[in-house]
Amino acid sequence: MARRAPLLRPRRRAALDRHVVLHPARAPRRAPRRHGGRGARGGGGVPSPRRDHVDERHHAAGESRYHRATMNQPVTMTEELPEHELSARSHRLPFLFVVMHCDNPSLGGARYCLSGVDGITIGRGPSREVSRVDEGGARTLVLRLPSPSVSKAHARLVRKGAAWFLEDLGSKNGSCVNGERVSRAPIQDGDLIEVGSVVLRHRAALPVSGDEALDLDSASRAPEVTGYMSLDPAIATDLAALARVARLPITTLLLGETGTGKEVLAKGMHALSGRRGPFVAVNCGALPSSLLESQLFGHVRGSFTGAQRDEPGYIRSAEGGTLFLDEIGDMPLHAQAALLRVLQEREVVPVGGARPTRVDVRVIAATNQPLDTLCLEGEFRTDLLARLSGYQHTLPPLRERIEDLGLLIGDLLRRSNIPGAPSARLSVRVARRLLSHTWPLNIRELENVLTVAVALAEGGVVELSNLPESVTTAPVQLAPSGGLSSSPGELREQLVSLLQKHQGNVSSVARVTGKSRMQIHRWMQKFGIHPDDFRG
Ligand SMILES: Nc1ncnc2c1ncn2[C@@H]1O[C@H](COP(=O)(O)OP(=O)(O)OP(=O)(O)O)[C@@H](O)[C@H]1O
Repeated sequence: MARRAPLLRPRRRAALDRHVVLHPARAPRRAPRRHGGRGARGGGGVPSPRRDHVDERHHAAGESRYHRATMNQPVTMTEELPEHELSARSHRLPFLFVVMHCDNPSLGGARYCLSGVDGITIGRGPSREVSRVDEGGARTLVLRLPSPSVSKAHARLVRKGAAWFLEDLGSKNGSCVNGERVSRAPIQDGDLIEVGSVVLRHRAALPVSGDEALDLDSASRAPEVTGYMSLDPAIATDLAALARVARLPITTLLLGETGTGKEVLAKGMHALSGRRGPFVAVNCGALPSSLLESQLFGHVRGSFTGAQRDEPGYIRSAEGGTLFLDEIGDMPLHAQAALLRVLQEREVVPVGGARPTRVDVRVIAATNQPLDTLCLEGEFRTDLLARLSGYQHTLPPLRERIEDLGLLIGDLLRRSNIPGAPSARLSVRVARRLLSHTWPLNIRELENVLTVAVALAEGGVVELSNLPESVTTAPVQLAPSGGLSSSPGELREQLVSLLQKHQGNVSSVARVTGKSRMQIHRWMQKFGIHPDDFRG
């Protein structure tokens, strides 16, 4: 009897998003502070007694990392959690991402943790590197970027409480925030900052588990799972877990929209598994129904018209290796029953054969369909879903990991067959457009767009004219549906974007979304968003 694989679940991003709001139980009120001479904070909108404690919370997370004095405040959780879950995933930290070097996209990207950091100075250097220095009690992150478009002393980011401000230091090529040239400007969560032709992104509070390295440079770090890397801390944590699972003979189910990289990840898992046999990929949706069983399970000579010799079938072809069952949601019910037997018994009976053959195959299945809904509709076997779900991993859509765009572009250019692709350059306007596109077909769409654009640019700089209309004319959407998303990650992004647009006015956000103010407040609390962060 084959042993049943243990049912493991990864820490889900949605789950991380649920548990992150720590706030003082009794927040004493303090007078509103002024920033940049632009008026009192909190004026005109929802009063914000917790403002200064947001600052302390950010500090607190960072202090433990830097072994400095920690905030000594009582805290309550917004939701009850078991102790072990709290320690594993209960904090959010601010980050600065180097998203893209437009004059050398092959450099990929990097992320730097801003916890405990009071200021950032940005200037040109021989390579991308970061150091942290203490200057009179203030902790400064010194970021060097290898780009001729960046001046030696280009810009600095200064933290005032939880708010960040960008100041250009009289640079030659200037600094922009969300495409607009500025000399001094407040920075909000998700803002794109351009220093010369290097694009950075600020994220105010990303969930981290505590396991991952806080700074990460794609140029100096190998991916956890071969061929697939992310700078997003939560995704990176999930990938590290997947890398551990990859080494064990656990049946794995990969879920995600089309083009998110499920096959790339499956190949990466096979490479990590140490299994000597081949990686055999089968598109279950493309197998003709009449031949499906013989193609999967093999057949013996003469078992049907046209069966002129014994064939092992895909499952036995993967002996000692990995069988990747893509589009598993499209597998007909009768084949599902036979596959279930294979997974349970680890034996294959070829079509027309009498004796089962033992197989040693690690199965990874993938789908972009909601298998649980298919189960409810009777289209997919619940027992097969349970068998396949020894471990489940969900790949996020590209629009939810936009910080990774430069890393992916770098990877795709380095691997491209187009002459000159590894040294291709992008105009900053192209980078802005790529970063605001919603990528409905995910990395596959990015790969196609890039391949054509680089070919059209003929070794020069990729300009807007080299991008397809689908990218240059598509409206910039908050979510593909246009309304509020049901995905926690997307919903958070949408709320942040709306709060930015309405300068933290919760009533306005409630009005434009057709939701109650109470609901908007509930979501903000759940996602650790504070309206004050969006007021000028
Ligand atoms: N992490 C990555 N880095 C670079 N390229 C990637 C990455 N992930 C995917 N790609 C590229 O994107 C394309 C789509 O990837 P893949 O086929 O793995 O997606 P998928 O999720 O399996 O798609 P589908 O559901 O349509 O089968 C491929 O050409 C692949 O090379």
